[in-house]
Amino acid sequence: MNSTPHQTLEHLTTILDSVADGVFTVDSSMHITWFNRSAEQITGFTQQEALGRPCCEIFRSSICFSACPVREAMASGHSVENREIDILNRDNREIPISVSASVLLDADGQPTGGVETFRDLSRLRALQQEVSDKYTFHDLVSRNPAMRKLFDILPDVAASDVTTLLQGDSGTGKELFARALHDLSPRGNKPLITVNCGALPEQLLEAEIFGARKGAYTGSVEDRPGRLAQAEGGTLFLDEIGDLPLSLQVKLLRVLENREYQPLGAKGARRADVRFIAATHRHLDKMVTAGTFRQDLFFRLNVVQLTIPALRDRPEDIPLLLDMALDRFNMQYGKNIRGFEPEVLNLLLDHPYPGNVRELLNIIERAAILCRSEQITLDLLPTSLTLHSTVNHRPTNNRPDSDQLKGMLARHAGNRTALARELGINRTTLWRWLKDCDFH
Ligand SMILES: Nc1ncnc2c1ncn2[C@@H]1O[C@H](COP(=O)(O)OP(=O)(O)OP(=O)(O)O)[C@@H](O)[C@H]1O
Repeated sequence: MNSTPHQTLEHLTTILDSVADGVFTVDSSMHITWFNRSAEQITGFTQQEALGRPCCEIFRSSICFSACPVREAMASGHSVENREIDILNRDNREIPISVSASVLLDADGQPTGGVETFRDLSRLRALQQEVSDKYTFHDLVSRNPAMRKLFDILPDVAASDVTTLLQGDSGTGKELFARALHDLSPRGNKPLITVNCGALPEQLLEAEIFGARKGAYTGSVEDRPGRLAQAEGGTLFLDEIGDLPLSLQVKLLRVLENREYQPLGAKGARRADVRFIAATHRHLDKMVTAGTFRQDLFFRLNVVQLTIPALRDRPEDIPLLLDMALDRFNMQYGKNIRGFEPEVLNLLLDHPYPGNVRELLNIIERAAILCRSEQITLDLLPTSLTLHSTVNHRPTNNRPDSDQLKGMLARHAGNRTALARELGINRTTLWRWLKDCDFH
């Protein structure tokens, strides 16, 4: 028996009312003609209130008049998918939603209006926020145990005013650590001044750090305050301390020991009330043995040493950093990139990042600038990455199941490097496999 149009409509209403997504339709003048139960729940407006009203009065989103997805779908004839926007609900509360929109056609293929489906992202956003708050410490993102230990001791180290040496490969975040140490210290409201000890020739570097009287060296036409003077009351961050020439190492030692220094060409000594933080990617102890770094200075600097692990040793941070990078560059470049193609994500998760976090950020920044869709695709990655990737090509059907993996790990007494070697995969891939079976 054929159903009547009335029965069909009732059937359709029942179906649409049972879906978790909000669904509404509009006619060609953007007035609401259909509004399902989830749409009522998400927006707070009842169907009665919504029907017949212009949809911008019910949705009140930031893009209603500039980039309405329904209008866009009606104008182009193409669907708009998963665009993330904020709407104001009936109580004027901002609700993040993901919307998709399509054009509605009549039997002759003529547009008669549009349909929009939308999903409430509040819970997802709250969870994301929770995760990001949990793993963020003064702009530093990490879930790696060694890094978390550093975050734990940072407030005490900061409070102590003690000279601190930050050791770690280039791009691991030494400067961010220095900033966190300064901000958390009692000197936090005074200046944090940075000197890059590898950036200048010896004499200029001396003037840069200690200052110089007019005429102290060729081209110095007026008195010049050094970075030490600028940092008075605050913190001096000596970046790339391993590059400091031996002659300046003596001068720096004097400041560290007596809090006194002499600007270039000046007669008397000046006093410095400054906290020192130094950073290097070099192994200063080896330089001491080689005679290129003074042992006494090394001891003075090394009162507290914080060693920041390379990114390849904390693969669990890569997904967090990728998320952070997307948020940062979406905001910076006004983009709406939601994620990565699966192949791209695999590549990014498996890349060894010799340039550490800086390299990761550079890769994502470049891709974000070039990206014209909502996903980062393979063509947006630098070819050096796609050509020389260490992505593991082990067929997935050779992948052990969760119990096998746990058994193998136990056999290696928890040594992941040894297990990765046995499996012929790199540590990042192993980390992902273990994560897939909830084994961290
Ligand atoms: N854990 C982290 N969380 C978030 N951002 C990070 C983290 N580590 C580093 N970054 C970012 O990576 C970039 C490089 O970090 P930073 O300049 O602090 O590294 P560095 O170790 O001082 O490098 P270099 O030795 O080359 O001076 C910066 O943009 C920084 O904000």
